[in-house]
Amino acid sequence: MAKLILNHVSKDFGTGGRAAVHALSLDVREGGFLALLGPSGCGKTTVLRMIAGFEQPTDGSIHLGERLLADAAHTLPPERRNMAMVFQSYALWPHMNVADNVGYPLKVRGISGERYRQKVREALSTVRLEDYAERRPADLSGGQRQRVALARCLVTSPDVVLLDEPLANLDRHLKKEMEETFREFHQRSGATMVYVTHDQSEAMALATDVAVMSEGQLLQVAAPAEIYARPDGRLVGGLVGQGAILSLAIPDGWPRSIDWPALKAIWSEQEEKIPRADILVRPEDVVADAEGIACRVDSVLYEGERYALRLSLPDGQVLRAYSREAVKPGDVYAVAIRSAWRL
Ligand SMILES: Nc1ncnc2c1ncn2[C@@H]1O[C@H](COP(=O)(O)OP(=O)(O)OP(=O)(O)O)[C@@H](O)[C@H]1O
Repeated sequence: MAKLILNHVSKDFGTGGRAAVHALSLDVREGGFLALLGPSGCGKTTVLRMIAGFEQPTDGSIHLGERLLADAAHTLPPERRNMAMVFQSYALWPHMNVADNVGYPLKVRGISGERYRQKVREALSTVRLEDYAERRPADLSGGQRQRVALARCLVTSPDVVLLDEPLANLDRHLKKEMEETFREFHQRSGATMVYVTHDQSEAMALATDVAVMSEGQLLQVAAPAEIYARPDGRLVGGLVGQGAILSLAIPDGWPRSIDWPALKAIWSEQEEKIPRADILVRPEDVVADAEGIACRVDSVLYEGERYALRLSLPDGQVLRAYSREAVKPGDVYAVAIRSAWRL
């Protein structure tokens, strides 16, 4: 196994307008789990298809360790890349049982006999489906089918596993269960994984690294906790996690991380001539404080374990907060902002 390297990769489908992917550079470390996150149409699937070999870059190059997989002049066909791809639709053969579905890629490679049976057993055990070997896909739940698809991609010991929104068709409960399966699958297989999703909570829960894309470009790559705490720019701040983005006059030279005493001072000295900056405030950092800024409650959503509040600051800007106590729209709710982040 080796590091997967994308070096200034672009893809222009020649349809006019901007390229689907533009000068994207990214390293996925060996054994890493990278989530490609971004809104619909930002180019995630195109990146994945270029890594797999289904699309050729129009510029830049893709390498696996020392090996060149593709550039604008050359491309190694998908079957010679030792990668496996899992799709949203599980693409299982309905007429084959689970074991035959899982073993199919081995048959294609001419592997048979005891070696074949052992590899199928191992792959089924990795996804905990040993007892389902004889079943047909139609007799399985959605989550079990997805696990068969995972076992099938694992059976050939791929260097890289590519996953294109594999949980998009599952309900919320099953999604959580499958997130656990994916994490375990990653740990047990040791494969390098690239996972495409537009669901930020999925990306944060699963990946060791999150890459955020917008309009064909890469905006930031970092570990989930890092990208949550220190997003770079308004787009990443808006895409990752919950929160409100405030526009405040911040004097030059202020640190990016702003605590409550500093924020209180900034709030009371909003001067016209100081340029404004975007400040991200997470709802968990907004706490009730009688000495704080008096906001008005706009709306309240009961979420079971807490209330999610939409608040208006005195200047009309919106803030989000959580409360354990019930409050009503129209109430005055004074808050302190424990910490904020300049985007
Ligand atoms: N084969 C193609 N021919 C022409 N344009 C394409 C082709 N494939 C993708 N595109 C365009 O490239 C852009 C990126 O598409 P892509 O499917 O990579 O986005 P995405 O982020 O995966 O979106 P989604 O989350 O909706 O799947 C889009 O504008 C899309 O219309």
